[in-house]
Amino acid sequence: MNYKINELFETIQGEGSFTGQPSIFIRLQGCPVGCSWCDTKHTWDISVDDQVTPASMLTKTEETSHWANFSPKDILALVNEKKFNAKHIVITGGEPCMVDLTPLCQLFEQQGYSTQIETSGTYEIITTDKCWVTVSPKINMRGGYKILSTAMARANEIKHPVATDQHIDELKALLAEHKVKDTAIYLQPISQKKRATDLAIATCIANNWRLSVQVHKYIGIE
Ligand SMILES: C[S@@+](CC[C@H](N)C(=O)[O-])C[C@H]1O[C@@H](n2cnc3c(N)ncnc32)[C@H](O)[C@@H]1O
Ligand SMILES: Nc1nc2[nH]cc(C(=O)O)c2c(=O)[nH]1
Ligand code: SF4
Ligand SMILES: [Mg+2]
Repeated sequence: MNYKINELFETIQGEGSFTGQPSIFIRLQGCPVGCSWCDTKHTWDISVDDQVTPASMLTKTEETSHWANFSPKDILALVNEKKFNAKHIVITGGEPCMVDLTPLCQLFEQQGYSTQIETSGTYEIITTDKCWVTVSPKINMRGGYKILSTAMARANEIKHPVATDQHIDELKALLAEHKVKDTAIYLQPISQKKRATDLAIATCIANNWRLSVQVHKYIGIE
């Protein structure tokens, strides 16, 4: 199985409970969910015209919609060749759960890596049991997708982007509707806006939830 990869890089996880963890990010191309404030809009469209060679994808200097096909073995070979030190893999996008992530996670787990997926909860999550699943539920977005109960039940953490009271109300309604385990809930201010951050702080304190502030954006790393 091949994966359409937009970016592959080593950095520090800036969000959720793994914040601070050196991580290898695999960013897959494609997402139809349509969040108006999405910070990776260049990953939305999958166009055959945007397919490039692996070498060309790896030498990008700016965010583009270009992607390249990689098998799990190709990805592992590349990670070894680049001598990345991180032992934690984060698969994001785009929407990574549009495809079966089992072969990719399985191969890295066999090599001693831990794995994590960042997903919107709108697609069935197909991965290994060990994989840490971060569901960042996307409610009432333009694409018209619904949050799946199976995604909410599988979530190891829920990380909700917020800017308005409506976002908080939508999250509370979602939590009332779906069974979740004893899952940590994070609020993530949208786009580092002061009002969004103030709202997230107050709501976290009021509900005993956690704050996730996209640390990488404050310190200027990828
Ligand atoms: C770009 S998405 C890709 C993975 C998947 N499609 C999803 O939405 O979870 C990665 C994470 O960034 C968050 N995110 C995207 N744009 C954001 C923004 N402008 N401010 C805060 N968080 C944002 C998403 O909610 C998600 O948790
Ligand atoms: N450093 C860093 N941490 C992240 N956590 C989730 C990210 C994502 O785009 O999914 C992300 C990202 O793009 N960079
Ligand atoms: S689901 Fe994720 S990648 Fe897709 S538009 Fe929303 S934030 Fe962006
Ligand atoms: Mg990001």
